[in-house]
Amino acid sequence: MSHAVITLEEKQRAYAQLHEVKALFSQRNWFAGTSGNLSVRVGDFSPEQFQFAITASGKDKSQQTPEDFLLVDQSGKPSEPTSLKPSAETLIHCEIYRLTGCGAIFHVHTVFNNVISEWFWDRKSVPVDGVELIKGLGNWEEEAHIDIPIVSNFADIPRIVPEITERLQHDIPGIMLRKHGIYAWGKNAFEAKRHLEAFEFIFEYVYRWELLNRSR
Ligand SMILES: CSC[C@@H](O)[C@@H](O)C(=O)COP(=O)(O)O
Ligand SMILES: [Zn+2]
Repeated sequence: MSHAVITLEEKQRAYAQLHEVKALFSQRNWFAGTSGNLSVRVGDFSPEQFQFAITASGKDKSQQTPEDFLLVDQSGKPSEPTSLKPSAETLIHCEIYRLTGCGAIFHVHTVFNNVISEWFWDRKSVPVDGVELIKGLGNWEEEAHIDIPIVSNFADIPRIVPEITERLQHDIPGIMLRKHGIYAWGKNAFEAKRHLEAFEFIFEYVYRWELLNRSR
């Protein structure tokens, strides 16, 4: 399948958005030890054909360089000549785009999301009740209850994908990987960032609340 043409302007816009989010998240220490990856979709979308800009694999994401991003297609292959290697987790981005048609996906490893994912692993989801920041996930119900899904983590990334296909919830813009991190998405970079920040607030809240209650 040939790739749809992405204009230089579209590509530069996507790279500029990734650059900005990457610099901001790195100030928050959200890219420890080269972890994390970010992507923004470009051009037209159908579940069978799309392209996105994604962070190159294994880079120190606290550094901003001219070689930070590349364009890939729906199968995760570079869609233009490049010496850069796409994120090792590109296939997870491909599957989330295919299932949701979203515009941006951000993935970070934090101590809070790692601890919480293990804490609730026996029920395979994190229950959250009535926390105001649930509204940051786009759910404006009074005293909303949500369950944030957690899937298995494997070193072999293609093994993770079927569980994402099975467990992704269309009303919850994120999914956790056990003792690994969170993937959050949105219709654009602004919304994906808001969702990720809301999730991380919720994880810290759940962590502190559980600790408080256990020590009583
Ligand atoms: C160095 S730990 C993190 C990696 O194993 C991976 O989980 C990750 O998030 C970053 O991989 P990358 O290939 O740079 O996108
Ligand atoms: Zn990761």
